[in-house]
Amino acid sequence: MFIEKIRYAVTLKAAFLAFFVTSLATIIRPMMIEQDILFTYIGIFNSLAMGCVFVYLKYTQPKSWYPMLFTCIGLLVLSPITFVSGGVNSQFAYLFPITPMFIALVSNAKYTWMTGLIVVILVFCLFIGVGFFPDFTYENVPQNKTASRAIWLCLSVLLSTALGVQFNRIYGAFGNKISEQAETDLLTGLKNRRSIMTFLQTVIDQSRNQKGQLSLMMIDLDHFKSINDSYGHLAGDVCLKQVAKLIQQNVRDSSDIAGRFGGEEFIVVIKNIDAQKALDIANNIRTSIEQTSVFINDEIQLTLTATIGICTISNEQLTSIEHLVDLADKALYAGKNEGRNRVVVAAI
Ligand SMILES: Nc1nc2c(ncn2[C@@H]2O[C@H](COP(=O)(O)OP(=O)(O)OP(=O)(O)O)[C@@H](O)[C@H]2O)c(=O)[nH]1
Repeated sequence: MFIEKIRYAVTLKAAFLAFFVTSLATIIRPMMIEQDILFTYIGIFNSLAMGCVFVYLKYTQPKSWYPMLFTCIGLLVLSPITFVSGGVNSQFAYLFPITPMFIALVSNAKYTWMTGLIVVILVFCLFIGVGFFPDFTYENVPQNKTASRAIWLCLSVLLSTALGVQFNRIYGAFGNKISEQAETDLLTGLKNRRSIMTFLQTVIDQSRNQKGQLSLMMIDLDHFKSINDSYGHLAGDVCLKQVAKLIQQNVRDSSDIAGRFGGEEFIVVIKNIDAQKALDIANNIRTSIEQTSVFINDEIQLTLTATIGICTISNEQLTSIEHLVDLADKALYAGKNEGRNRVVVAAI
């Protein structure tokens, strides 16, 4: 998720840069060299096309294949000017080997290969085009070098594609690890608060117009401070890890999510569940915590209890994360006031 956001931001910046550079070149080039009016028209067309790509990207939901599609559109848009300025001999042809590298940076290995292939086909078309219509190219280029330039260009594109794919694999694995670490609570291995909040927001957005119910549990260990005070923080950490394991055992891996909300407070979110089933799960969690002893260094045996506030709400009533958390929190504190080690259902 995080990496996708970075990739999208880079794509957007690249699209704006393409728009900016083509516009600037359209204005500045005629000031520096004498050129045919055709170049200016093509430049204006290119700038407008790049501007449209940028605006489209900015105001639509990003998709994984967008970078490849728009880069290929960009290359197609640039191909008339590349053709009239010498085809494979044109300065614009220097952009070709960079293209798969860029796609590798913002997309995946499959799209990098596809882009490499498209660019090779484009080089081939330009080579054939210049051979068939030499009079269309405005610049004087040594025709005898065209074939070797086309071959070198193709080889550079393929090399850049292969390196890009390799880079993508390493970067992808690294990125996944970073994302995973950013979403995980270091001590317990459960999801961290930020990750739970992102998950909840996604669930709320997805279920807005759907029928069904969502359940949220706030689980807080009772008198945990006394464990820290009596046996030390390391013993407290062992207890937190054990409780995390017990909570995880009671939720489904696929659709439910369990996390550490902070300190000795845990959170569980369960999608598409009715109130009674959610209550059963909460009771299971509570009893498993109560019945499982925690051993510290195989010497000290501790028993823990937890109070759970639970809120099961229909998708229509679900307005915001804060509202949901607040309802479960109030139930939790009611449970603490009633004497702890119990499950309390939120009043909606
Ligand atoms: N060992 C350990 N302790 C933590 C961690 N995070 C928070 N705590 C401790 O959790 C304790 C929470 O104490 P309180 O908020 O008073 O809650 P409590 O003692 O459980 O009391 P009640 O919730 O009212 O039953 C504090 O002593 C914190 O230092 C952690 O990561 N590891």
